[in-house]
Amino acid sequence: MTDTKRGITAEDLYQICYPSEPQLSPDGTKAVFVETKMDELRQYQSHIYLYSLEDNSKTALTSGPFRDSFPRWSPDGSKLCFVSNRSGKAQLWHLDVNETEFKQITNGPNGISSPVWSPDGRSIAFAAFLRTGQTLTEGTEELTEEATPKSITVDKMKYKSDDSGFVYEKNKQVAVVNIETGSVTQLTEGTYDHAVGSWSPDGKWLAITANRSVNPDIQHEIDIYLVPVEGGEWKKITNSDGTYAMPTFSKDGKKLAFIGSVADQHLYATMKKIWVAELDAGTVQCLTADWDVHVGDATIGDVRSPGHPNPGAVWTTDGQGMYVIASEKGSSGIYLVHLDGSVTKVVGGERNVYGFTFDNEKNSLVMAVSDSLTPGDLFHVDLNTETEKRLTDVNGELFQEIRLSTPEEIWYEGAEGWNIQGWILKPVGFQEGNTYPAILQIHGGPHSMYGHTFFHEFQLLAAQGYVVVYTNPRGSYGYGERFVQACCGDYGGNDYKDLMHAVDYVCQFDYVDETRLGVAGGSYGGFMTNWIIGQGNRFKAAVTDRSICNWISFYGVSDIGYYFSAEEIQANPFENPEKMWHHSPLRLVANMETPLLIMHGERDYRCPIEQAEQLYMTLRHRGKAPVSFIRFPGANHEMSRSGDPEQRVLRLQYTVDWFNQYV
Ligand SMILES: CSCC[C@H](NC=O)C(=O)N[C@@H](C)C(=O)O
Repeated sequence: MTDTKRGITAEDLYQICYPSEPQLSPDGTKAVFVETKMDELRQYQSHIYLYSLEDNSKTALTSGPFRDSFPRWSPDGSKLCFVSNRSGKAQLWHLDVNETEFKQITNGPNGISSPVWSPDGRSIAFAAFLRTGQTLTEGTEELTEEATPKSITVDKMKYKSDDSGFVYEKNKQVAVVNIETGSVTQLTEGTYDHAVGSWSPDGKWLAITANRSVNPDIQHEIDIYLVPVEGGEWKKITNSDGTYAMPTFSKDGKKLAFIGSVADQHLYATMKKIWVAELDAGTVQCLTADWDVHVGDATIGDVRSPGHPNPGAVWTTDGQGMYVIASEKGSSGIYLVHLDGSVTKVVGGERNVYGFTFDNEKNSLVMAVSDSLTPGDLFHVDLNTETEKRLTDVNGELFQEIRLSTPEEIWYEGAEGWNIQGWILKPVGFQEGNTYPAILQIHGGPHSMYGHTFFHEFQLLAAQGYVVVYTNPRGSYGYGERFVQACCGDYGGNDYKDLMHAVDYVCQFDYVDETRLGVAGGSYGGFMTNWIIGQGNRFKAAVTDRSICNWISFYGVSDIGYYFSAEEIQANPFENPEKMWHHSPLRLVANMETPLLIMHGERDYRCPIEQAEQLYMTLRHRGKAPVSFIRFPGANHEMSRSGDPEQRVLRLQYTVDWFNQYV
């Protein structure tokens, strides 16, 4: 039979869409969710859809060239709120389920996010960025773009963020709006950032999170607070000993569950755990101290950015446990963690669960799921019959014409005999007896996890005739606390060896042409790509994206530089500059002879573009190997996942062209 399917192209990105943030109605008969896609102008749109589980129909509730998000049912299921930029900035909108008109509820100067309904359905809590002195009721005149100031005085260390740009004057505050009257009560203020958690069942308290330490520049702890909605004394629940998030009240209001980690040494290189506070007793206990698994979705793909709103810990109806997403060995699933610390897997499989929602009685759930061949779809699970049903196939039509490569899982021996997990994608159209060039792909973080999720870039390389190898070296999530911490202070040591052993492993296969190897990675993966080509000439070509080459300058220019390098490199420029330099690939430029494509976003505040500039200049000056430098104006660190669609496609095309030319 002739195969009429084709390999995926870079431009197929314009057609790929994905659902997120599923929300089941309290009675479990329908779900709303967000669907994100690109329009004819190659701009993102996201709309709210309603899926009826009674007649399996899917209806768009919103449309137009807007970004709609955060759909949330009122507690009785008769109303919906969502966040939309349809009036300019992201504001809260309200929709009565039996009507078609939406009503704008907030009119804050800089937009809002994260709405949470009060238990009586009369109010909604939300978060909003405000400059000092600004109020949430200033209205539309503030909606015009602020003029660029002639000068900016910087007087704190956390003054910029890759996500939000220059945050020198704005802080995230929590407020409550009455949906009938539109009156807004701001609950927090000051030069601290706050985030909304959940309402107490009696509607009197709001659980929020904030870093309200004396010096948030050097104290990174995030605490849980209870704020009385009608005013009064706050209650501090945690003890400024860690970073905690997403507090949720139990049904009886006596307990709070939240997710976080203690910050003795590690902010990044540690797994998140579940914590429970007994509010009357004033105790806080880690429920999952003995469960060596990361709570949260650590999977990294290239269709959407990580950090989509996720439900956190969802209490069971009997209050004896909670449901969470957790990540293990390349998969993320839904787990039930009981109050005694025991854990049951509720939804497993070789896939990436990136969102879930229950009905009120916890009889059923809807989850957002991706796997190696699917960018994302929604599934319904009936927990009583343990049956699962696919609700959407949002990319079905497109993928009908595309031949994808199915990854093969590998486990191989890394440095020190450690067992390392990875995957091999064979080229599309693979034929036994032929040999193929291979590309090693390295993920960023380094604390993230490759796994059973869709990766457009890998499929594109497979469609271009490459074997793609991607593995989880030490430092990755998914294999326990020791594993995730094992790269700290040793960047370019055993993490590098884990990756080189992967290359040795795949080169044993007859179909891999070991004289035609390429390497690519972004962020930490870009650091490692630079490091690898500084070790020798094993690879014919390399592509380094949003990379780091010099830890000494990274310390001062990255939004997280001064504390990220303290933890990850275990050094700083004034106490141990030799160690900072020792782990810097720039030190190895004299050894670099591999043709290198450098790509970087000009507005990347995580790994600023000066890193790419230093590498480019020194390599060009030395003149030993072809080097090309592509700058992406306006792009931040998330460009490859959620940046400008045309820049994302260009980035993929440059990558393929570079490998096609040099490997
Ligand atoms: C090594 S500097 C910061 C790197 C960054 N880590 C956290 O933000 C990173 O590697 N990010 C990954 C997730 C990426 O961009 O792919």
